[in-house]
Amino acid sequence: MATWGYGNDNGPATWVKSFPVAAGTRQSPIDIVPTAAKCDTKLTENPLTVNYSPEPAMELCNPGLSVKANIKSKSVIKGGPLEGEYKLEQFHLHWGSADKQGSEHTLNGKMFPAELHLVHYNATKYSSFGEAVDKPDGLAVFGIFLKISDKPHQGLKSLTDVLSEVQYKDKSINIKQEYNPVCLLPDNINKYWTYLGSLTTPPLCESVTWIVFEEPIEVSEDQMKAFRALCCGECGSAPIVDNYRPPLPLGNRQLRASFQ
Ligand SMILES: NS(=O)(=O)/N=C1/NCCS1
Ligand SMILES: [Zn+2]
Repeated sequence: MATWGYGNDNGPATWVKSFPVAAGTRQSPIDIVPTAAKCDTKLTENPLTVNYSPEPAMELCNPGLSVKANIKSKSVIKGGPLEGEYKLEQFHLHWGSADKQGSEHTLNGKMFPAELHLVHYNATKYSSFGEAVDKPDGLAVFGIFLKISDKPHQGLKSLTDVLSEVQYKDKSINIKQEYNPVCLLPDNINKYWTYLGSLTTPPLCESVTWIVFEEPIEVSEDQMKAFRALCCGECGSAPIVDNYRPPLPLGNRQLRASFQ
């Protein structure tokens, strides 16, 4: 079975062959049109709460189509659109070959150079990510847009400074310094859009409550170049770039906003 990817022969348009849910009614990402979002005060009555903990030796790996950090500590979120407590499992990114593209969600049709995903599972109802991954209320993913600035993002710098050590597929290292993923969040986490969607990579399970923050985090061009130097395979293989799925129709779904 050909493995899925982002090329012409195995990219997003081909995924439906092996993963029919790709043609489902709650797929992600979507184009976020703020004027079409319904401001829902219930989201602010029960504010989104983040309780992340430091990771003593966070594992950073190159699974071949992104770069991923696996979380072991108890880092949890609740509130906002969520019922129960969701536990951080991992985070990873999607990025472009150039600054004009790279994000999965778009904002009024505009792509950002990259998008950071912090993936949580419903630890109140399920005992593991694997059990939660295909349940309609199983997952909650933070989507954070990255934009270019002349200063590097300090929180991401601990990672971008060592990406060369996970340049090739299946390489992994431990970030020695204690690392608290809270450093990756934008300053204002009270302004977000939320909707019911899916994983944006196979198996594309329709199990994600998406929370996409309005405020991007700012990274430097050098940090973007570090992501673009990661390789899909061993030495000499193609760079990991344009690992994003284009937006799918919102359909009958309601996009809600936590702000006016
Ligand atoms: N990009 S994403 O976060 O929606 N997709 C995932 N697939 C497996 C774990 S997270
Ligand atoms: Zn993702």
